[in-house]
Amino acid sequence: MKAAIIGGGVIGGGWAARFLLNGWDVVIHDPDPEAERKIGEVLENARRALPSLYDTALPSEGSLRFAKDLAEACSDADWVQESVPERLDIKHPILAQITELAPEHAVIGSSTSGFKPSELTAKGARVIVAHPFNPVYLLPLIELVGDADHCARAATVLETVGMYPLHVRKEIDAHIADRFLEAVWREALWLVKDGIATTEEIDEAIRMGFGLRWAQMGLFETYRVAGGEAGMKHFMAQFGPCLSWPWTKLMDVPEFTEELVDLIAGQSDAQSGHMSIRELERLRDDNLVGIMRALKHSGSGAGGVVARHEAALPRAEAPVTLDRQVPQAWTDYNGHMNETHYLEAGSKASDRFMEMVGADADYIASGLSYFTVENHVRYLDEVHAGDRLRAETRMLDGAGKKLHLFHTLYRGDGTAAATVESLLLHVDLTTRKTCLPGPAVAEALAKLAEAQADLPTPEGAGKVGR
Ligand SMILES: NC(=O)C1=CN([C@@H]2O[C@H](COP(=O)(O)OP(=O)(O)OC[C@H]3O[C@@H](n4cnc5c(N)ncnc54)[C@H](O)[C@@H]3O)[C@@H](O)[C@H]2O)C=CC1
Ligand SMILES: C[N+](C)(C)CC(=O)CC(=O)[O-]
Repeated sequence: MKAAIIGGGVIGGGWAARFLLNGWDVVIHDPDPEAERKIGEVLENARRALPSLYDTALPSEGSLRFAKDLAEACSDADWVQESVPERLDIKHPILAQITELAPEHAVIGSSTSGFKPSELTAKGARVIVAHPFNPVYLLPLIELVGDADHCARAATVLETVGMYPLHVRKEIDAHIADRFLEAVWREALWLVKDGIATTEEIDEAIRMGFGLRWAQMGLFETYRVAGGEAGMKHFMAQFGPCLSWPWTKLMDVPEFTEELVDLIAGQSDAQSGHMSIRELERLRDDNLVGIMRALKHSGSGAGGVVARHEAALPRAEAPVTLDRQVPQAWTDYNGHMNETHYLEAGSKASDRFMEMVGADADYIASGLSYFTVENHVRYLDEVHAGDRLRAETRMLDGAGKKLHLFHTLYRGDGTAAATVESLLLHVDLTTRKTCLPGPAVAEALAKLAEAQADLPTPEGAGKVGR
């Protein structure tokens, strides 16, 4: 699949990374002579962040090219994404050309934050709004607005690259989410202008409180809970009247005088000027990955999108029981993967091995499982953030209640980085006592034992010390 990215700035760069890291070939057209450098830096951050959301490998990265003109960029494209500056006089001629040049089947999306599809198509272009959120390579939301069939085709594609298409049924300036962002932004500008709060105090007011809530339950579910046992009706009865009190100044926009711009920019420099934009992006990305990984456990919000996308990715197949990238969060003060995560990788490999022999989620739900009773890790070589990590598993014994596994962890370059030897016992989850495995699992283990009978014991098995 091929994506053409027209305009490779903040948002075009993010789109390019999203497609590329999901295995698409990407061609970028941007007249800025600095575009290649800027995209390279965005990609570097994206490669460090996006795979860290997943416990399985993403598809191999696609190819990246820069095209000198729109014709070269659009030819053979399956998706063309326009991300040029937010001005109709720039967008209109570009969208007209894209419509001429792109294949009939291609989705043509515009990243516009505020223009309605009827404004974009006014001169005959075939385009829908596909409005992303920064960083596009991590945040799943895409607001789709416009022709229903075109949006439906776009939605199908977006899901394959781990995104969450939200169909905005009725066109409106600034779609759905930017209406909120604008409201909050206006109110914040007033608070600074009126000397009530600094940019830093406003940011603390968001991130120490309601910002945390919104990532997992949104607005209405959060307020339902805030209504106590009586729920939403009580919440509305209690807080409805304040909507007509002078709590907000939303109807009014402060003028961007030089004085106000200097005040806000000066406070922002004092707050965050000690870090470069790329450093701030990396900090933001690491935090987002941590939050989204936490949400993945409960399947809430953006974490549910990651979990569903991960479930659709190809699984490791025997003898490979783990294939993933090492996330930043697994590294420590020594600049390499911390010891605990070698065991985590071994544990995930055991889980996959169990699935492969039929001790899967349904089997566990039926009341039978394995418990690990002993592990032995040998650390053989360093592993770094971003390294591909693969485990191959040998069963040393699968008779009776015992399951004795030997995992070898390999880096992407084929170097053995560790071995994790694990002894598991089969248990009845009701009595919490050991018991024999069910017949299907016992048979799968017996077949594997027979197939492996002539293999030599792996080097390092049963060994203490290196
Ligand atoms: N920055 C943000 O937070 C978000 C922006 N958007 C939307 O994305 C679009 C792009 O915004 P940004 O990436 O922020 O702007 P940007 O200024 O970072 O990037 C725009 C890029 O378009 C290029 N460009 C200008 N004329 C061009 C042409 N004729 N052909 C190809 N490329 C051309 C520029 O060289 C620049 O690299 C806008 O419509 C904006 O509303 C959407 C979501 C968030
Ligand atoms: C400021 N903005 C209107 C360009 C923001 C967006 O469109 C979405 C985002 O990423 O916040």
